[in-house]
Amino acid sequence: MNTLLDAIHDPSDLRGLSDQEMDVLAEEIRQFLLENVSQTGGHLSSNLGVVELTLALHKTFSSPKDKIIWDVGHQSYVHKILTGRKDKFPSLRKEDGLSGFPKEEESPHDAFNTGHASTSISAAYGLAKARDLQHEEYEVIAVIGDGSLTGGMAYEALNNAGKGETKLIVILNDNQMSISSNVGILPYRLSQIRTRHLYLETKEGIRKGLAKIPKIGIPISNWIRRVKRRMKYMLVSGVLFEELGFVYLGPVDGHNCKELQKVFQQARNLDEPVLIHVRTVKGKGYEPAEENATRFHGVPSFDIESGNIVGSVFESWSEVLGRNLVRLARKYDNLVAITAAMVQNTGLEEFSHIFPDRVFDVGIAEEHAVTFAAGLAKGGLKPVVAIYSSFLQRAYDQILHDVCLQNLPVVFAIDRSGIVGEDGETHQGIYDIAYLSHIPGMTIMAPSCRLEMVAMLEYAVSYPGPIALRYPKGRVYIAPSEERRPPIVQGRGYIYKRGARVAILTVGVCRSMAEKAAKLLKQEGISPTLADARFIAPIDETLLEELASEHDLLVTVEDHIHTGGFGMQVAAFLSARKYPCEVQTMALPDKFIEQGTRESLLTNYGLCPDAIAERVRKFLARGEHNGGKKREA
Ligand SMILES: Cc1ncc(C[n+]2csc(CCOP(=O)(O)OP(=O)(O)O)c2C)c(N)n1
Ligand SMILES: CC(=O)[C@@H](O)[C@H](O)COP(=O)(O)O
Ligand SMILES: [Mg+2]
Repeated sequence: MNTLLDAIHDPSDLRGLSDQEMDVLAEEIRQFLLENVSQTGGHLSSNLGVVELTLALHKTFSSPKDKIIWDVGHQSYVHKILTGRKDKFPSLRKEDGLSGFPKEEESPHDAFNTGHASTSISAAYGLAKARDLQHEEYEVIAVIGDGSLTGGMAYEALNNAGKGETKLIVILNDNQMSISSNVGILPYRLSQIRTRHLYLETKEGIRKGLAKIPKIGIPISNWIRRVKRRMKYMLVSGVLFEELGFVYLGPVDGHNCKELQKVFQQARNLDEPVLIHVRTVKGKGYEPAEENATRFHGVPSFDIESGNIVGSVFESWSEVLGRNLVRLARKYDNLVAITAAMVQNTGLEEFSHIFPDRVFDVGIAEEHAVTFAAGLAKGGLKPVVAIYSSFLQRAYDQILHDVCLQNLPVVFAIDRSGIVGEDGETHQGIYDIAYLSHIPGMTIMAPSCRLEMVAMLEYAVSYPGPIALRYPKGRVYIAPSEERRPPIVQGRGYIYKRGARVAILTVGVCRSMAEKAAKLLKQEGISPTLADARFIAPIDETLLEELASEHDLLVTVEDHIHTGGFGMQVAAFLSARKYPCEVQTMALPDKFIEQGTRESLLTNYGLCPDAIAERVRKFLARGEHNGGKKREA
């Protein structure tokens, strides 16, 4: 059966549709989203919530001439469906497939690439300014969620853009949710206003009240009390934005396509910055997602009927962090945890139930999270800041200036380090060694397995200065033989298998790759020495000297880009010492790494047992060995 959606290949195909047809199309799109995302996985609930909003946007404005910027971009699936990409949905978030975020390389309708939160208003203001300075004519629209509006950048942009000279439309998609419930005073205030009617009525009420005072002689105190109460409603809604220089329109029912089009048209007719407050329901139209929008925020494949996740359940690195923090919090009264809007994803949910007063969700505010942690540490607490590697990029200065410069004992639990996979370029955690290891006083560790993670966490919470643990996304690695390991000693790695001629020194989870490579090589009579760096900073100079003096080749392996990585630092250290040992670094190439599964991307980029074994074979086949003797200076 032909559907309305079959006939949509471009936003202009919406033009002739009646209001009723738009409503039918909205339901077809929801069905399409469900059928596809249940197979591929992806960001479901945010997209179900913006179906009518996106339809109304594309019916009112003329993309790609008019520019729509999606904050974070995880809610851009409907936009992709309407802009000629629906046939690509079976490849969503797969290698060479459709991206889960806006990508100008994919379509001219994607006006600005996003992935990290709270950037849309700044980017839109920039585009709008560029338009005006070049005397061009088009609309610029930023669509930002209430969660993303908890990020400082959004306020910096509102403050800058609200001067009135530059036309810009901001659509605030208020669903009272970030990944989980939204936090902070502004989302709470927004929630207090339900309808536009109330807002207008309140304004009018105050005007009438003012007019009446002298006549009816209401005691002034009563009147002030009433006005104050009413003012609260005004502050709740538009006044904040109006004070910032935006015309405020709303709140509008975000599931009423006709109403949305009306208000979008109103905004279009204005000639100054406008903010439209749209109320939506995250997960709209699919019961399991409406009931648990958090679980369906970013979801793997699932069964539509039951809402159950397909595939095996496993213990993740994040869960190991969370479980052990609960244990350590019982031991240390001053231990507290901080998250930037990722309570569940960073493994802190259980902690938040057991110690609700000792966990702080600060919203999507990584910079604030770090300086807030610095303050907590200064005040005598032991903060553990759990943030993804790619989002921590934002807080570089706060780490350097507020934490490290004062040598404060803050623990950074850097989740999603290395390749994250399906989220692609914007989310890969492959720069953290480079942006952290040169900061004086910063200690960085990388656990190679669950046992090491637990030991390192224990070490970190009693360490007297700034310290970070980097660990990846997904299933925690449980070492097959839980052999006795040496205790954690500051800045020291260790050799766990002694061999000859070649040494392999690994960072974190790359250890298991080296162990597998060694098994392959053993069948060929090659026995490399294996060492676990444990610490990325400070670098273990004693271990490096030992490895370099006893081997012809030292191979380093890390799931991080090459430049600024561990291997580069090892090579720099040894090059000054003139050992006859060659250093080869195995790391990710210095480029933005695309989406795909973690496993296949690591393999494609040569971080796998086969590639390590091949490196060793090739070197030995060259036959140029120096016998490990120190070169004369
Ligand atoms: C800097 C940054 N921190 C954290 C995230 C992870 N993240 C992605 S979406 C999201 C919640 C966004 O909430 P909102 O903007 O309200 O959109 P909704 O999903 O509710 O539509 C978070 C925390 C991110 N993408 N970028
Ligand atoms: C859009 C976004 O930034 C998050 O939803 C992110 O995709 C979460 O990643 P994980 O699924 O690895 O927790
Ligand atoms: Mg939201």
